[in-house]
Amino acid sequence: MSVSPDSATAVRTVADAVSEPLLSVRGLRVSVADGTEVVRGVDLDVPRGSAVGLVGESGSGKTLTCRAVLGLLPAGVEVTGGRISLGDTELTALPAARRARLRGTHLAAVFQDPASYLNPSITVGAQLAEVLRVKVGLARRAARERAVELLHAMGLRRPEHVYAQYPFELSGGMLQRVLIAMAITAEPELLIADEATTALDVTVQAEVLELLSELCRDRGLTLMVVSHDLAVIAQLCETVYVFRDGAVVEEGPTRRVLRGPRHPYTRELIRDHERFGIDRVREQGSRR
Ligand SMILES: Nc1ncnc2c1ncn2[C@@H]1O[C@H](COP(=O)(O)OP(=O)(O)OP(=O)(O)O)[C@@H](O)[C@H]1O
Repeated sequence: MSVSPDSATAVRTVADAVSEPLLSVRGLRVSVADGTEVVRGVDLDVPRGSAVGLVGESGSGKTLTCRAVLGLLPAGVEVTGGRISLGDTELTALPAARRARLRGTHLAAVFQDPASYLNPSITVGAQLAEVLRVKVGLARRAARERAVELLHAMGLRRPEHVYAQYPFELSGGMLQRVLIAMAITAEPELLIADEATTALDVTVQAEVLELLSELCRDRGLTLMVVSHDLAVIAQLCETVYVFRDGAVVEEGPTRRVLRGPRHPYTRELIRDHERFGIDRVREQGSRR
């Protein structure tokens, strides 16, 4: 069969679009108020529809890298170099107001302590419906219906009942599911999960990780996952970046990195996990 030049071009264009990373970070540098550089030239790619993990010791720059992507750095902390692109949009070149509009609609995040992101005196359903009104533009009644649907889709049983509950009435795992629902209301392309399951007990953590995995698989959501726990990264991510002291010391397919770490620090990290049951980590890694 012959392929006309036009269709060949079309095929190339589609293939290029698929293979281009959704998120591309190049030479990212972040400095804190006293001028100390805490992210020192990070490069990373997150392919569309994939899950990429950032792992490394406390203070290695994982969170500030994510916050730089979100455009949500703490006061006094700033990007001092590099480029961050989401698809064709160079985020680092956008004014703050445009970046704020992209949060929720194009990229979103969930963090460790879900309760602190909710208003304790408003029911979780009303807060979710509010996000649907503001970010998606739904009318009051449609927002309520969609909120209940989303709570159900997040694996919450009796979603109408959950809708009417206050944050203090829900467990940590349930609250994190509500926060994930809020994060994906406007169908962002990229979801950043920064230690999102760290505070949960092991069984609930596994269930929330499964939910994130399903969202990736069924809705084509792209995930960037930060965790100090290799087992979490191994369960979710095809690719892992190992951070140390503000830089990436190793990257690669999770399975390869776990089975054949090349950098001494990665080997040390895996040895540390050994004390907590590396079999759990390796077993997960073998599925990726
Ligand atoms: N608001 C801030 N002001 C000053 N220094 C900060 C601030 N936030 C983070 N840092 C410093 O920047 C460095 C990187 O922090 P970051 O939170 O990105 O690390 P991390 O790898 O996510 O660690 P953790 O797992 O503990 O969250 C650390 O040395 C930290 O102390």
